[in-house]
Amino acid sequence: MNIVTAKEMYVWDRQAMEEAGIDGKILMENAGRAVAQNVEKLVDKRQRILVLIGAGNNGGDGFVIARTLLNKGYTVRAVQVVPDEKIKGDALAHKHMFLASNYQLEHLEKLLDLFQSIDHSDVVIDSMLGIGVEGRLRSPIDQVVEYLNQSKCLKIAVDIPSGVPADEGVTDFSGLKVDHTFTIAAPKISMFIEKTAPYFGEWEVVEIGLPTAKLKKAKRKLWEKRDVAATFPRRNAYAHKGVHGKALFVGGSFSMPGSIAMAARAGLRSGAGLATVATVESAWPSVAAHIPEATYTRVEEEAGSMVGVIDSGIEGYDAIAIGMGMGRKEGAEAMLRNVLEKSTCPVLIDADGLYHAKQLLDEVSVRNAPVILTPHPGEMAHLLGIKVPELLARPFEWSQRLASERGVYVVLKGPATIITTPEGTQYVETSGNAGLAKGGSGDVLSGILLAMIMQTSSVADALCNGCFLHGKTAERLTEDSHSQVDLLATDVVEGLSQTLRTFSG
Ligand SMILES: NC(=O)C1=CN([C@@H]2O[C@H](COP(=O)(O)OP(=O)(O)OC[C@H]3O[C@@H](n4cnc5c(N)ncnc54)[C@H](OP(=O)(O)O)[C@@H]3O)[C@@H](O)[C@H]2O)[C@@H](O)CC1
Ligand SMILES: Nc1ncnc2c1ncn2[C@@H]1O[C@H](COP(=O)(O)OP(=O)(O)O)[C@@H](O)[C@H]1O
Ligand SMILES: [K+]
Repeated sequence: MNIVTAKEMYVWDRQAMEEAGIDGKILMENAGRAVAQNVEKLVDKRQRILVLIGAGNNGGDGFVIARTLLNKGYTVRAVQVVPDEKIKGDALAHKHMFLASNYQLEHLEKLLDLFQSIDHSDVVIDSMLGIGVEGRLRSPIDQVVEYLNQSKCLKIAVDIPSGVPADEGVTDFSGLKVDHTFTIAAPKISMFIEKTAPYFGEWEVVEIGLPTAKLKKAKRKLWEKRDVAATFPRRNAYAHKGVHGKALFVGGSFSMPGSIAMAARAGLRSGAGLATVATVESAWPSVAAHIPEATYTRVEEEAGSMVGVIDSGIEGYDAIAIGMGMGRKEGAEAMLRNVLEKSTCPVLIDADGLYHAKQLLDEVSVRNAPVILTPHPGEMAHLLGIKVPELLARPFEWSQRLASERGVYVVLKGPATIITTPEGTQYVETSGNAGLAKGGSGDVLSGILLAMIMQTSSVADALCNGCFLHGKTAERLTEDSHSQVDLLATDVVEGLSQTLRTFSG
């Protein structure tokens, strides 16, 4: 499913009308009816519904919703919150249909009267402003939104809650916080941005009859279950351990042995055929205790942290993950440089490896085999030399910039993880929950991703499926046997088995 900007949505709208001959009034009728159908699932006929109608086409949808629900016997009051002369075009046509159906339209005259109407309603449908919002809310909508935000009624937004921008990068706004959003035709970018996401409540896409096959595809896509079903690696009955890949995990130190152990164990649990751990000798006993299935190779150390070359070299591996718990000694940077320059397989860089990668971005750029960077927002901001809030305001744009300038895959982790390819295609993966906001979750993800890369021909599919496997395992565990409070990264590693049983052959 495509994720769109407001501009891309308007292009689709034009394509539907100009290239497919679908009248705007039909699209509006479809949109309104689709939203009304969803409202019926949430609301019963005894509840009092208030539909608030604004100036643009979003308001037009509101006339259709109010008419449809009234036709079906719901208790609905429709209030136009802008002057009559503001209602134009398709919205005006639907206003005429509403009035010609013998339904009453109220007008906002005194704010206090509207506030009273809100108090006497169980449900408010927000059809005041959609993707056409510009700047901060103006009067009187700003006051209506402020009042609604402290009201206890059930709030449902049409397309997007009033005042909330559809795109990334807008941080100065005031918006309505709703319980449900029924968004038209495709999710909007702002649904995946930390600052705007909470305004939408639970959201769902409604289909409005756009000519899907004809529409210009967006470069952003939501990774869904059906994508997983189509691309998740299947195990061949005649396979032997070498077929599924030989992974090298480089990291760990005397005081931080856990991260590399978890990454390697997660890699094996996710289907890697063989795993070698390259770590400092002083960490071997603790790492090996957690993962006897791996083989070990020594890395030169100084006071328990890695500084030198990997004893047995870096030849013969199908993929390398480097950085987890490796420490920030200068010698570690040289080791990463060596891996980037000498190996010919995909290299995934995480954690401390990303700290060192900042100095090695030119080496990263010239590499022929894929490089995958898996930063959380702090690590990504450091790599880009910007502040975290700046990154979080435009995570899609920054990810795209880093991926295309350096020719790398970027996995920007968070509640909505953004995966960007060197060509600039972006995928959003939203599984998981706050149970993953714990030390070690990222290490586990690195192991899963590396295993997926070795078993899939498309790196992008591998990364999306790996994030899905990680997040779904956390979701399943916090539904079955754990809470989001107690869940540990090691629980996720052991939980992978059950998740994999449900969707891999
Ligand atoms: N895409 C599709 O296929 C389909 C899309 N559809 C629907 O159309 C919606 C987009 O419609 P749109 O373009 O008319 O914009 P929309 O948000 O209704 O309002 C813009 C008006 O709001 C006002 N205004 C702006 N900023 C403001 C502010 N800060 N504070 C206060 N007021 C402000 C401004 O009025 P002004 O007062 O400036 O004259 C302007 O005229 C979309 O979200 C979806 O619901 C469906 O009908 C089916 C097909
Ligand atoms: N609130 C959340 N909802 C969903 N996923 C989350 C949440 N918090 C963290 N995660 C996931 O957990 C992982 C944390 O990675 P990272 O920050 O690198 O952890 P660490 O460095 O502690 O190992 C990422 O995959 C991220 O997407
Ligand atoms: K709205």
